[in-house]
Amino acid sequence: MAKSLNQTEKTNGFIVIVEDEGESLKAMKMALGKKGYHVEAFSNADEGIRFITGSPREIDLVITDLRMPGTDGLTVLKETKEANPEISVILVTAYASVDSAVQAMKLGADDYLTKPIDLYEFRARVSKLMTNSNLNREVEMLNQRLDKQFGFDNIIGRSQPMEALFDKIRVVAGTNANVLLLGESGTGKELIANALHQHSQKRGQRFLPINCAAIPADILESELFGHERGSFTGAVSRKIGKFELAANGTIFLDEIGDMNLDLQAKLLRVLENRELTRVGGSDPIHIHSRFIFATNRNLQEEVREGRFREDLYYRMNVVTLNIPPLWQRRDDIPLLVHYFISKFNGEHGKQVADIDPVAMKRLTAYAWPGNIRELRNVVEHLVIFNRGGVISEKDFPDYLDRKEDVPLSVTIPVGMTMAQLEQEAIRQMLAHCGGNKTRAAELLDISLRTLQRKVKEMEGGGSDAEPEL
Ligand SMILES: Nc1ncnc2c1ncn2[C@@H]1O[C@H](COP(=O)(O)OP(=O)(O)OP(=O)(O)O)[C@@H](O)[C@H]1O
Repeated sequence: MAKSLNQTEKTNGFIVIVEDEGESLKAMKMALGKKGYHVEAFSNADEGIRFITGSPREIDLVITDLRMPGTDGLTVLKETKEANPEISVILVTAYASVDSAVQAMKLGADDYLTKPIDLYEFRARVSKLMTNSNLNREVEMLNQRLDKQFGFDNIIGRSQPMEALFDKIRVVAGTNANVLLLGESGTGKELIANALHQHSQKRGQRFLPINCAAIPADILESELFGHERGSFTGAVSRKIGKFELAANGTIFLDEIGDMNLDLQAKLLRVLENRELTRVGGSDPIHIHSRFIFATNRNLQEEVREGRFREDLYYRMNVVTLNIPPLWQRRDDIPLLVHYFISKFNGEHGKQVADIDPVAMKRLTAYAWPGNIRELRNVVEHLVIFNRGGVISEKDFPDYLDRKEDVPLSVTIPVGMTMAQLEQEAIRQMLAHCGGNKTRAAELLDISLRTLQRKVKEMEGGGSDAEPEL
């Protein structure tokens, strides 16, 4: 039967019980199952510990018997708190001994119960801890969202390409359509994915970003789909995958161009059927997630080269948003610089009041190959080391001068002609060299006169420069 853990987890919660006495284990499991909790039960402490430490972020509460043959309940408590101190733990003791109760509390147990268990009392104590746990989780999610600065207000940009992008985001956000974000590294793809989630019907549910390039290919599948115990060597316990965890929320698959072909086929099936099976499992699990994909690769080229599945590309490419690189929206640079000065003043307790015009001009002319991430880091540096309250050129980090080390990137929009491409290369190289034509010509490997002539043509002055020697 199809299951959706996220639904049960959202309303009631996820509880693990470790108890060697079969009858007692059965009674507790039934009592909690009836209340709609998702319960995993273990009669062996070592197996319980393996499960808990395998999925420490998903579990809300662990209930463990204190005395068990072999590994005891205090070890379960210790391992649980080490794996995730947020998990509440109830210790169940055979007799009310002050000593064991004191020891349990000292070790961080949140509550303890004595046998024989009064099921009414048991459910009441569990319910109290679960309410706290859900509250904590909500506060944590809220804080995470605030930290991550969701919302359009925090996507700074008033340039024409950004205004056009905002218009599209407004239209797309309210729908449940999957979205593909294309743009260079550091252009704000994750920020925009957050904003799309925050303005969608899924807000209030999980937003789960996953960087496909950061997770080794051989474990990415089980990270995304989860796995059943024993499905492969090392799968010592069941693991709930990210797709299942955000079954009702938004999944942001960053660097999708780095996913291998095998996994691409599996992802396509998820998108088509809206269901998945854990690795080594057979039960289909329905998911209702919205997918946002992002990449800085040219996916059409990846398809041509056979590295990316064409059918998956078309499936993802229904709504595509192109995020312009910073050099294409230089008008936004002063705005971003002021925004980051004020942000980092706050974060570092500084009082930088302004930046002088020469320094601003240089920041505006720079190529920013690392886009907004790079600009943000530079401004943070400038704010931290500033003394007089006004940023000037002398405060610049050295590497801003070592421009030759920094690769330039030219994006070629469809429809750009060869002549326009050449002009863009010249414009960028000049900006990169702070307007120094001799240096720019050197780096472009053309004569200074050719460069001068081309610049004049670009400025609309015709090619009346001196002939090239
Ligand atoms: N328009 C913007 N306004 C304010 N801050 C921005 C903007 N765009 C990006 N940033 C900031 O720049 C940094 C990089 O952005 P983000 O991580 O979203 O980029 P990305 O395109 O997802 O990068 P990558 O492809 O490397 O994952 C973040 O700190 C983000 O908050």
